[in-house]
Amino acid sequence: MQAYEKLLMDLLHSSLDGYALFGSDDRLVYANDAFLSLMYVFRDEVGRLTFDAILRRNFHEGRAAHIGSGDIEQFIAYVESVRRSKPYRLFEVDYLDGRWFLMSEQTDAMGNMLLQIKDITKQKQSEQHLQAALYKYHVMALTDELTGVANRRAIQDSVSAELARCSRTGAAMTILLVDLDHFKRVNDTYGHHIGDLALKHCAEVMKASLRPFDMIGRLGGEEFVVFLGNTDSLDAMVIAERIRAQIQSLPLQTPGREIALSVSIGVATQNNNPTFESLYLEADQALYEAKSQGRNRVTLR
Ligand SMILES: Nc1nc2c(ncn2[C@@H]2O[C@H](COP(=O)(O)OP(=O)(O)OP(=O)(O)O)[C@@H](O)[C@H]2O)c(=O)[nH]1
Repeated sequence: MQAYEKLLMDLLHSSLDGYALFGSDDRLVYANDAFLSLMYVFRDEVGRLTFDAILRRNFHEGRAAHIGSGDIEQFIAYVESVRRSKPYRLFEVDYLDGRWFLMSEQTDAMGNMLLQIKDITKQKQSEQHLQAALYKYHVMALTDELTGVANRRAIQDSVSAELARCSRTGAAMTILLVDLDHFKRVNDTYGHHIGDLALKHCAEVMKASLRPFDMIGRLGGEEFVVFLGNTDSLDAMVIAERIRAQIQSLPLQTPGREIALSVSIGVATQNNNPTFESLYLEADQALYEAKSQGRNRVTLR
């Protein structure tokens, strides 16, 4: 053997990445120390164990790869169907102990296979942290910070998308514009902090009064919009009245006192309202009527 070939073999043998050679009968014929350790194989088993046998033993010992289905024979059947299906395969494997590995299989024309295993746990963890952070920022960008309901932009986009869908399918949809009555008084009498609690409380009561597929958003200040898909104005009036009655009957509980709250609600359906803005304006006119007729009521335009 040439000197550089011996050097290469020495480096391969002591590499931190796992390297193994499987014969065309899938028997392990060479493994470096890292591979033995990562696949839980003893040195004197090299030459005897097949890849299937290694997988099966690790599964029964509760170590190495995480097998989602929990069915080792089904997993081995899958592995056999993809192994050697291409000259080169690259895939990620997660271990039961939380580590992640990038594995490559390189197969020659005779079916001999070089398997390489690289620990990518650190990269995977930073990828997962990044994804979690992206998800968090995505949610934050669409959420009203105080009440946790959708913010103006999110509800506006959802309503616009639903309006487009309804105009294609002819389905009914309705929005409710819900505005706390005399909210300035709550702030002036009890302070801004209690005002904030009142807004949160109303959002909670509304959420509890809605169906899972309804949406609620805060447009700003003390104004909320509720989006009711597949709902005509008659059904929407029933839901709006339920919200109004619930808020009236569930005062805000603060230490030492109960604070009575009420809302006025303007209702508008999508008939002749092709955009969020036109639907909103109609609901706003209905809300204005509810306010001028004495508040704590529901009005349909
Ligand atoms: N606590 C709190 N108050 C807010 C917030 N946003 C807006 N407000 C207050 O909400 C109040 C709204 O007052 P108005 O628009 O006069 O309405 P109102 O007193 O509810 O009267 P009507 O709507 O006519 O019944 C103002 O005092 C705002 O300062 C908020 O995030 N938190």
